[in-house]
Amino acid sequence: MSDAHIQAMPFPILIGDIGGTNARFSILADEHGEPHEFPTVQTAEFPTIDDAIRQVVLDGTAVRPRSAILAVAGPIDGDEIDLTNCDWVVRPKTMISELGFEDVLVVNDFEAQALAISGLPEQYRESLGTAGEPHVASRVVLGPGTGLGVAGLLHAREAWFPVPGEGGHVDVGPRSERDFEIFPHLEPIEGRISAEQLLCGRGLVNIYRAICLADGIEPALSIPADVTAHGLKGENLQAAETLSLFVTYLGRLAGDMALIFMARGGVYLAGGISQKIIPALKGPEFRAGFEDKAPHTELMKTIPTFVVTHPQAALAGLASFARKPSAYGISTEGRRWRLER
Ligand SMILES: Nc1ncnc2c1ncn2[C@@H]1O[C@H](COP(=O)(O)OP(=O)(O)OP(=O)(O)O)[C@@H](O)[C@H]1O
Repeated sequence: MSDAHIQAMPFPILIGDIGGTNARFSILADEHGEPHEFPTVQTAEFPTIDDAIRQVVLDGTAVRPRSAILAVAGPIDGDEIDLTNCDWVVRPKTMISELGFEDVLVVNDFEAQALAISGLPEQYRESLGTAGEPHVASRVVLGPGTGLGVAGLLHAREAWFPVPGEGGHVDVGPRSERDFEIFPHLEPIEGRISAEQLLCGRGLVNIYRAICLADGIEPALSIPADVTAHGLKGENLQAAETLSLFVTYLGRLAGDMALIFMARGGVYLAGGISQKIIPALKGPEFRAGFEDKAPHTELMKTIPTFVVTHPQAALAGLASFARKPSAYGISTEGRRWRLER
């Protein structure tokens, strides 16, 4: 069976989004119903993912899931999958032998975010700018959170193909006069500044510190949420400029990714931070940074941009895939385990 015609997984399907801090689970009983969601839990509260599945899901329902689709932060290489920023190890073979699953698929967390933007209902997105509705065409999702995830979503052969890459680690450089004052105060890693050093929780603090150093001011804030809170209220000049530069840099990177993927279908901002700074993203800087791509400024003006406001976007994306795998080009090689009868 080729990947283009992935064999459907048997229902009920357990769906899981396993982050560094939080784990979210739901069960999809069949193709047409809505997923049954379980309370979000912290990964640190359970010694293993199998314990979490037992206690949070299996002990809480009489439904016995036959399949599992799990999105994890970390490389999927082999039968023991270590998670980034968390002690859990995903062992699909053990899940099959001890938890009763017949079929287990493990995907990348940003692949799940890419799946989510394939059909995000209007109530779960907030428009940035006036470029209009998303077209059925290739898209991009960027997620500033603990790190900076980036994925493309290609539209071809009437299907969606997620492309989870490491786009958060591309180089970024100064552009405006103010950037040239601030960038010398950022700490390079092995000689360079990558997008993730600016566009994540830690990145907010890095930008804030560099602004303070450039202006000869003692930095007073060290927590990302404090920087955005002070910046949004406009009561601290450096925090307000941090937010303004953060959305400018995010706009520039979003524009670069849109160019790479020719994302006429739109660019979507996910991750934990985007939803919390919507008022700043709605200001002029984000779209200005996004559109400022001569000689393609006119093209950029036609590409819509959104914040994903769905509280469980990754789970929703995995559910869309579980319902209709034929609508997606997902490679299952080395990532799918089945009960050997
Ligand atoms: N109000 C806020 N403003 C700016 N940054 C924030 C705010 N609240 C949290 N953060 C930062 O967002 C980051 C967490 O992002 P996010 O919620 O996306 O986590 P995550 O990487 O997806 O992990 P998980 O999937 O385990 O939840 C942390 O760096 C945190 O400091």
